[in-house]
Amino acid sequence: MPTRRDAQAELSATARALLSGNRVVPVIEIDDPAQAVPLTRALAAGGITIVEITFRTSAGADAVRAAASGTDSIVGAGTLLTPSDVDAAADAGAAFGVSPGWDPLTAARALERGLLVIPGVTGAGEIQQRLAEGHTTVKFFPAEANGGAAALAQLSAPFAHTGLSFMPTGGIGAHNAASYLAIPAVTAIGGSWVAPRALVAAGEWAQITALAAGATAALSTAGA
Ligand SMILES: O=C[C@H](O)COP(=O)(O)O
Ligand SMILES: CC(=O)C(=O)O
Repeated sequence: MPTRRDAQAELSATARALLSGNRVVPVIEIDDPAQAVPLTRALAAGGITIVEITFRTSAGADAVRAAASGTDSIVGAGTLLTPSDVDAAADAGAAFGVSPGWDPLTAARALERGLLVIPGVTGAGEIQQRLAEGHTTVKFFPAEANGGAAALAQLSAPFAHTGLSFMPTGGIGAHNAASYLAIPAVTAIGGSWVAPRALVAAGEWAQITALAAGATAALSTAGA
């Protein structure tokens, strides 16, 4: 009989598939769900076809629903803090979820709903707990405040043989993206710099496309 760990490992395996070809994940704060489709299309026009729309605003779930049903991009839900956030994300059609940390109730609901939720970690103890639960991808958050790429390179080293991969976010931008992407265990990086809230609110789609294109170009320069 499959264990909870087996179920988590199976779910977590999808994280690599989602992130391997999409190494920059824009983290979105959105105020109007009607902006979700043009925003997601603006990112795609710049070469980014994945997006994490956070539940930090009340528009989050409706924005996920609109982008998931109205575009071909991979649409995830971020800032999932509770079981009801997991339900709202799954009901809205999110392809994945992200949490800044982790807690047993949210974890249990994610497994029940079959929604991959990437947990946040900052240290080795949390990583060992997530590995024991069957996770194979974790978020390193907040990345810069926890020592940045140098810290993540050291933190990830003892776990290299486990195959664990990391998605750092928090304080990442055009200036330091390459230093994270150079770490072997980093599968993708996340951040708001590609689609800052003010540009989203103003509907500055051309600027967002330009930022996405800049991030895409940086990936090819980095050989990522
Ligand atoms: O994962 C979410 C982070 O809060 C995004 O951080 P950032 O605004 O520093 O890119
Ligand atoms: C920080 C984070 O993990 C999130 O907002 O999803």
